[in-house]
Amino acid sequence: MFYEEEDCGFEERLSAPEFTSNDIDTEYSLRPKTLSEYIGQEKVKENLSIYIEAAKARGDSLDHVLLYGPPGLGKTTLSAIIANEMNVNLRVTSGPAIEKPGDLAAILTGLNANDVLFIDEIHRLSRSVEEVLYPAMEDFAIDIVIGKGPSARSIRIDLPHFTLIGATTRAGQLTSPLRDRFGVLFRLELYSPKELAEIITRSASILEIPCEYDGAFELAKRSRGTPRIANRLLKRVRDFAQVLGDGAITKEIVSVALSKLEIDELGLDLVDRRMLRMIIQNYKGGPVGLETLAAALGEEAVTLEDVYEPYLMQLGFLARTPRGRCATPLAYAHLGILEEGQQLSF
Ligand SMILES: Nc1ncnc2c1ncn2[C@@H]1O[C@H](COP(=O)(O)OP(=O)(O)OP(=O)(O)O)[C@@H](O)[C@H]1O
Repeated sequence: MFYEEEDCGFEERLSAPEFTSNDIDTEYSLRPKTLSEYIGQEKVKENLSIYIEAAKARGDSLDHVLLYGPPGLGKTTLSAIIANEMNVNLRVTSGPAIEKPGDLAAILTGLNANDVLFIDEIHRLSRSVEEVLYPAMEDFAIDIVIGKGPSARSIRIDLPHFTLIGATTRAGQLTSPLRDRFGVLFRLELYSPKELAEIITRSASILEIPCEYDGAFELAKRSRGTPRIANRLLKRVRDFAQVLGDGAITKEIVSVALSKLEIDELGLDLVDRRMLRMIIQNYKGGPVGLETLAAALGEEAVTLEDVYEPYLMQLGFLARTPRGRCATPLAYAHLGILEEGQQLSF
């Protein structure tokens, strides 16, 4: 065996950025409702507030917006904020949930003027559904075919002006006709520890958990730049704080709790360390192709690409090269593994 750590099922990962059933109870209450409550993503907020103000002054809908970036960074939250700031309704759906063109037509014809339609995972829309979106986005109309065979005819139904907000983790997978119809494209970035500490402090106050700033910052450093993970870890650490301490989130409690949860001081868990170790020990540090690595780890290539890699790359532990993935000297140092030819110095 080349790695000493136990296998860790993906579903059990506390530090997975995707939504899980554990997030249900607090995800809604912790969502900021206005742009001013939304922490971080300063550039996005700055531009968005101008676009919103201008659209409101014109009495028109906001241009269609594409939000892209890794999971758990606040795409759904931001779309709800946009609807709230525009004083319109929000309708939420997702690419895989819209199976047939008729499903989308039913949603679109039910919208009121200037409403926001949020489609999560928009890259997963089928081609036939996507084709309904083109005229809807461009001309605020849909074409419906009535009848069959030679007597079939197409009629155009006008729609109210609306804003489509598409969210995706993979902007590259969007077809260009769809991508080109978005007037505004925003890339959401991983959050800095300082921003996450602010998010944790805010969440702790909503959940009425006493939280010292040092504790919030320590938790922030281990949350992989992702608010959803930060909020989830806060809830887990609260249990440790109640049982092992006086209920307050302190730096010491965070360290004890996260070492028990096997999340290290940079937020890496067993799966991340296993991936790096595999590149280093099985493939001499790389390059190794994504598909090969995914097969060796028993994960989907897209999961590695969307979920694990962004944070490892942000830490500078992983490099994507044209020939495959490479572990960097920083990764060797973090795992305490010597690079080939490197000597121990005493
Ligand atoms: N900028 C922020 N400020 C405060 N809290 C935030 C921020 N961004 C996200 N959150 C919190 O993180 C949680 C996850 O956010 P959200 O569901 O919007 O992420 P997402 O990017 O839509 O994720 P998904 O990948 O599931 O689409 C929410 O509960 C929200 O409270």
